[in-house]
Amino acid sequence: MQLTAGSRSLNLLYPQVMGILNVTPDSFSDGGQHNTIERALRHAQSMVDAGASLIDVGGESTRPGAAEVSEQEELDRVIPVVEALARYFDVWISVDTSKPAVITASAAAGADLINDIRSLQEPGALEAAAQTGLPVCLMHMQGQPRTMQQAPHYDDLMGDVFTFFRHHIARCEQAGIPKEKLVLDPGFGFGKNLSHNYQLLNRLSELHHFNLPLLVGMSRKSMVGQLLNIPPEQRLSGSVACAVIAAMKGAKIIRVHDVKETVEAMRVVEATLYAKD
Ligand SMILES: Nc1nc2[nH]c(SCC(=O)O)nc2c(=O)[nH]1
Repeated sequence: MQLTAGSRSLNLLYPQVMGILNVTPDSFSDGGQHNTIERALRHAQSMVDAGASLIDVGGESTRPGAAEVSEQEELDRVIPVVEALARYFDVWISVDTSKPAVITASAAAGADLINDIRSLQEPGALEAAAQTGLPVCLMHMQGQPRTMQQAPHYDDLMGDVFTFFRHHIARCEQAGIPKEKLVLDPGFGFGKNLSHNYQLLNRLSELHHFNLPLLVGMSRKSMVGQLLNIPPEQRLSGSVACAVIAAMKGAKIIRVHDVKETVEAMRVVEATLYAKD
């Protein structure tokens, strides 16, 4: 299994680590210290040196209650960083955005993957993504970031997730984005309570039904914090545990803050999954 973007391809036989590069002033775990290009590039360099195969550039904080970001503000934050990453690094560049203008400009600036937590539902986003020809990550979310965590409820959690993916895969195919360009993500923490998140992790393998690469993002999230009752900067062990469980269940792209530790854990997963007698 592999993902291609233009001439670049990502080998998905083994789990790949995606390093989070927040370029938002209020990102909860980086404390917004990466809001300049220099600091962003230094952070990206350290994640690439630690073994990240992808860097996910995000200019809009999607924490529940986070302020909206204007199109121009998001462009100003994201595009210079994408341009610099494309120029100085040989790493897959993913852009965490829902805005058509940012999708289009990111592709022109050298992005390789569109990572939209809203699954291209903003007006014009689907067409913009199809136009770029880039691979797209579709992520399940119930509701919108502002209100999604108020009282998430499911009669049938996995049924909801399956219906969501069936709908959005078909929607992308109809818009000219072929299924082999799609990545699926169950969206941990996006309209899910603690129990929902761990049911989703426990049943992750069921999503192989779609025969598409799975991307997961649990790093430093409340599913670790609420369980262990610790702040974001102390959630490394729990985050690595979540990454290992997901990778053992076949997740192929693991989106994390702590790249070095997760890359080392993925080496253990690979050794286990591909152990020869
Ligand atoms: N694909 C994907 N993109 C994401 N962007 C964020 S932002 C919130 C945070 O990092 O806590 N989470 C995710 C995730 O889980 N999957």
